[in-house]
Amino acid sequence: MSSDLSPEWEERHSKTRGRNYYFNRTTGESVWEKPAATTSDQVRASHLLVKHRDSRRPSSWKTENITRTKEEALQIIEGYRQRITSGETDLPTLARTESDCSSAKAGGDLGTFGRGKMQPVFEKATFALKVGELSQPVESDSGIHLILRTA
Ligand SMILES: O=C(N[C@H](Cc1nc2ccccc2[nH]1)C(=O)O)c1cc2ccccc2s1
Repeated sequence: MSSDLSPEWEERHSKTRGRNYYFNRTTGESVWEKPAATTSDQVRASHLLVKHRDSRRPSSWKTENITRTKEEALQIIEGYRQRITSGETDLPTLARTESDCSSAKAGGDLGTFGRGKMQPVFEKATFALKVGELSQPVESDSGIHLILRTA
């Protein structure tokens, strides 16, 4: 069953009317009725994950026992983000050698997914991105991610 709301729509609350409405972050349109879900409620993304010692599973194809701190992981991710935004490299290239996710071998590609499949913080960050946009560092139970929305 495809999910309820296409990624470009978000549900908001109107205090003046005391009810929810729907805001389209792409067009800026607001409507009272929930927009019909379409097949476009699937997104595709690639990511680069840097795990740390408090990650849900502090181990990866790259490092059997990950001991870096969360702060160190954030510094590393910020360095990668700089290198991507400067144009020195791109996320799939960097993910292939540096990501602590098993998707590294696919350049970080996670394929397409709808709401309810990925950790909520990761899903929310991905659905908020425009296609082609690179996220700021995103912290999940798995570690710290850079996310590139690709579709
Ligand atoms: O959960 C996965 N891998 C975990 C790390 C991880 N945690 C994530 C949380 C959200 C999105 C991607 C994530 N990857 C691991 O290797 O410890 C996935 C790997 C792959 C590979 C291909 C497609 C989807 C997925 S989801």
